[in-house]
Amino acid sequence: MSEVNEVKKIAVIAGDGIGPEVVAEAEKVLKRTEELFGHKFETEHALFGGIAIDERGTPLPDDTLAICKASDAVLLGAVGGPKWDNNSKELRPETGLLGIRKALGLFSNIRPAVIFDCLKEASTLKPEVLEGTDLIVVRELTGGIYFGEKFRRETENGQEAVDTCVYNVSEIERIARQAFEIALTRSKKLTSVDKANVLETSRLWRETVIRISADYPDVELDHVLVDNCAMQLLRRPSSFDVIVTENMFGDILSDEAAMLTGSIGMLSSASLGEGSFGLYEPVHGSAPDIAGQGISNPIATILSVALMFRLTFGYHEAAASIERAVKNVLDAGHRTGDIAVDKSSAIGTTAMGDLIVAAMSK
Ligand SMILES: NC(=O)c1ccc[n+]([C@@H]2O[C@H](COP(=O)([O-])OP(=O)(O)OC[C@H]3O[C@@H](n4cnc5c(N)ncnc54)[C@H](O)[C@@H]3O)[C@@H](O)[C@H]2O)c1
Ligand SMILES: CC(C)[C@H](C(=O)O)[C@@H](O)C(=O)O
Ligand SMILES: [Mg+2]
Repeated sequence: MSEVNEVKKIAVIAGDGIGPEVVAEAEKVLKRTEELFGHKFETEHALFGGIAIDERGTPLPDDTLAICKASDAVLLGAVGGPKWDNNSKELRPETGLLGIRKALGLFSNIRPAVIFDCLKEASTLKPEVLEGTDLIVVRELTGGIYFGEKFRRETENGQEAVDTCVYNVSEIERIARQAFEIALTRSKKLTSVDKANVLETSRLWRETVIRISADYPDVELDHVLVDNCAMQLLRRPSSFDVIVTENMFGDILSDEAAMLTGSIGMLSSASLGEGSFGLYEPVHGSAPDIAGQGISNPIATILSVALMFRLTFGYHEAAASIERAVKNVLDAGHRTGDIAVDKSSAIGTTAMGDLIVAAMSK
């Protein structure tokens, strides 16, 4: 357990689009935590993504990676946007994102879909369908089709593009173990999602998860094909607790799960490796359509700070304080546009951040 007065180093990467807006609110939460709980944070800002391409000619400058490696945790906003969409592969912000995950060994991406009762009205699902829903997507983050060989080639039928999906046993084992461990701390139910009726990587995935399950006899394991899972998430979301799945399926299913909470602006995430180090970021992207307007929802990023406190620092009281503050502010009826039923009463990013900071207590 961490000492209260130990200084924790946090690399802060605002990124592009709404990234800087939402990260600024999360930094206010860090400051308030210092005042309330006596924890000490040393933050260092680093360039990453599109802004790093513009200023340094690469999405992931060496010094940014060095700052992250010298830190206890990373707080990230979001990267990307239309300005860089036509860049070459090496000069896309997304390449930097995949690069930082790989370089930091962050193979496990935890994405909790937390349903706040008062936001059920903002969800596209009926409240009775959402009843009892509380799930976590555990997404494998450094393998699969994202990282397999990719190239283009000329054929007699014109250009052909190839993306390869590769998984080895140890990559599947380590994410499976993480997911079983998480399931043990919750309702001891794990759903492994794959496409084992078609994909060889999914067959290896399923075989491996079944083999690892022998070490976790208390966890009830089931297997759901990804297409069915996408449907069941909307039909009976409360039947899921922990979902473990490969990289791309996890990317897609977690955005879908976001809509159970009311908005992608509510979904936090933790990316972890073997140790306590973690990268914490909202699940959403840089939202170019609303960037610069001050209307983005900072809650996903603020809840990512709570995850950082719990999973990397062991600051459970401070994490609970953030989660309580978010709940109280929402219960009091405050909404950013994405979660507001009456859009005319929506408040902005800064106002939401300020309300949450003001609601934090010991
Ligand atoms: N981790 C990341 O940095 C990350 C994640 C996803 C997408 N991206 C990148 O972001 C860019 C935009 O991608 P996209 O439009 O497909 O996805 P997005 O998540 O940025 O936006 C999707 C929709 O959700 C809304 N939205 C997202 N976050 C919100 C918030 N906090 N508050 C209110 N509304 C919010 C947006 O306005 C948009 O309508 C792309 O370049 C993409 O590659 C980055
Ligand atoms: C931007 C993109 C590379 C990224 C991913 O697919 O992992 C994003 O969608 C996410 O969910 O963090
Ligand atoms: Mg995504």
